[in-house]
Amino acid sequence: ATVDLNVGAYFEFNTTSGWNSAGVWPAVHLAAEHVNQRSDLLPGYKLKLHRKDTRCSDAYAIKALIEQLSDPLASIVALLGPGCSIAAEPVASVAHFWNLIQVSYSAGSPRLSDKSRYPNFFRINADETNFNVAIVALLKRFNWSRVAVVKQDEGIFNDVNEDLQAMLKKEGITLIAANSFVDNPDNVIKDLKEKDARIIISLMYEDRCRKLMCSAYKNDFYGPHLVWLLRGWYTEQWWKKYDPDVNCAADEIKQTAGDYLATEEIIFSTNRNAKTVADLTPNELGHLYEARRQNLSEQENSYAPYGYDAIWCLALALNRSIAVLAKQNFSLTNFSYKSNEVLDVLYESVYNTKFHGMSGYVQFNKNGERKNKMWIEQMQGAKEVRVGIYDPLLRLNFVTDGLTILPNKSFQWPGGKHPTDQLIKIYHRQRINTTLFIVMVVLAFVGILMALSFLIFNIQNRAYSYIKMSSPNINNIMVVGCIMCYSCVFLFGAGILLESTQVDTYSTICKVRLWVMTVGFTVAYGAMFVKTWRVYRIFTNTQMTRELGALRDRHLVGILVVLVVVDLVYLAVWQSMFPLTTDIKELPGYMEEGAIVIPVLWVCDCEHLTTWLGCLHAYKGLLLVIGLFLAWETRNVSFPALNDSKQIGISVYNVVLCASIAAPLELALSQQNVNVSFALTGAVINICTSFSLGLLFFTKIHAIKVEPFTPHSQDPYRASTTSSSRAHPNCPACKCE
Ligand SMILES: NCCCC(=O)O
Repeated sequence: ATVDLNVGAYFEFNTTSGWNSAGVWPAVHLAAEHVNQRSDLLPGYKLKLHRKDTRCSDAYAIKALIEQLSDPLASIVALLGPGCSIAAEPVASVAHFWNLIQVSYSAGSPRLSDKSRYPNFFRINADETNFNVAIVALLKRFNWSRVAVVKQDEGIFNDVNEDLQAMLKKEGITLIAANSFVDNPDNVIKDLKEKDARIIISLMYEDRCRKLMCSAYKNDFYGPHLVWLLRGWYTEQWWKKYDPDVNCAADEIKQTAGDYLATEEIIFSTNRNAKTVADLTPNELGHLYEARRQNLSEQENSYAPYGYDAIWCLALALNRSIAVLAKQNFSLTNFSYKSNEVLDVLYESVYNTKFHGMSGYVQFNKNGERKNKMWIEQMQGAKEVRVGIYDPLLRLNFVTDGLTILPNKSFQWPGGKHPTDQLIKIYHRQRINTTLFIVMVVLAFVGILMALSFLIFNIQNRAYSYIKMSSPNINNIMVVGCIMCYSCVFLFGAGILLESTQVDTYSTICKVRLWVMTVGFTVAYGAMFVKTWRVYRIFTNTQMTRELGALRDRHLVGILVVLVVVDLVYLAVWQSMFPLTTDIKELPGYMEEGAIVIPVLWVCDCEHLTTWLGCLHAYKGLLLVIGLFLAWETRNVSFPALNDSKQIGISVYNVVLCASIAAPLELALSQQNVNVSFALTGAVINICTSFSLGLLFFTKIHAIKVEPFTPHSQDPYRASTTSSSRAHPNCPACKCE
């Protein structure tokens, strides 16, 4: 006859939420059978399992324990399970009061490692914080430094979360959100969405995960840019399990979870053909488990090997205790809830038990648990694929980061690239279209060549009366001003043409451009202005005109110098106080291949730019208005001694027209589109300058061609005649110098 060694075996069968360990039962059943078949083990004894369903509930677990403790017919010597932490914790916190050893096969709550609260608790599995190191290794592997955590508000996950947060902090990984929920994850999802979380670590049982994914689906929070890191111990195809509380189809949940990553302990030994303590290989045990599972009509559970080994652990420890107890004149039959002689021996025995089991080599650490390697899995297509292994020992020994990708396996991501932890911003510096730049600069260059030929023409033909009478020196100054304006076309485009342009170089271009354009405009327009003024002076016989006397070329040059000096002083004060620098402006972005492309514009800027530029424009505008007035007043003047006054007048209209169209358009467009802005600026400078120069000089070239030399007798100086209806006493003022 044999004595029954009654073991309280706790499982989670009828669970509505939490962990369901029903599939471990066939493995435990099988292990007890194998133990009892062995004549060299527990001689005179037989393991007898008393199965209880804790439903993954603390209340049901305590109820089960009380029922077993109060059964007078079957005194329990040890406890197996529960598998769910919610049930295991209350049992472990009181089991020691009845001198009971407890070995769990899957309860992962970190707090169960606390020997002061749970002194007799052992587990074949690792505590859940072990996944944290694997998760951190994954985050670092993918350069994810901005993550969110969502957890179920439950002791086990609160502890894991605390450990995880400390680890993230240590590794410099930013936690952008840490949310928990009891039943309804809608607010959590909204928060994640608001914070644009992309890498989300989920700490929860699978029923809550289905709810979370359903809520994410309903809130449109899914897509290839998101990566969820889930527990790997969920049941196979967990998204398919029907749940009346979840208002989503399985496909919707799966779609939302996307290509999720998962970490799972290596529960089934990878050394499948080595003999175990049961004298069978893990492979053979796997087949036997499968047959028993089907026989008992239970669902599959990946923790089955831990269940199998948990029974062997208890059996081997009880077996070892027999001899030790015998030395103290005790036997296992002396076990009692009230005295601890047997417990002390049994505790030591369990603690020192080592064997090759279905899950690999079983040996406890000081906390009475194991540290195992982990699978790194990824959802690829329709199934979870084991992509790599995480070995905490490799990391502890600083060999590698602990993460090894399996041969012929790889992570797979949409588009071939792993998602990023935040929206990637691609700054795209707006550059001028090269063809546009070349066209504009070539036109400006042609303009400069034209201006130089006019200059040469003017100098070479200075002896001709026709040229003499047009104030050639002032015209030459105007040509120089025009060349300066032409060169600004290059300066406007050069800084924005090349990608390689440095900020400092661009700032220098800004300054040079400001000086050249301002002075160039003053010189070119100023020359027209002073000539128009002289015509106005001559042909308006006012008291002031009479008092001031005649305006000779040197007076005009003097006025021009004053205008330029005013510019130079203004620019010098402005630039010494607030020098122009490069301002990098971001324009509204657009999405492209999952990234946001932000067009970036380089603009010349300084403090109070609007004020300084506004004053300069106001001053130039005033000159333009006066010029316009003078040109209009002298529109009917036609006098040989001032033979280009008409062309100068038209040029003034032309400059006024161009400036008043271009200036506001340029102001509006310069901060939006470099090509349009450059095209406008370049075209205005090229057209306006060429028109004025052409108008002035082509008439002269034509006149000299038609009438190369004006006889002295017909010299208008001497003739002092005018084709206009009026005669002017100031006419001598027209004398050329
Ligand atoms: N390792 C599965 C987790 C079950 C639990 O600890 O509740």
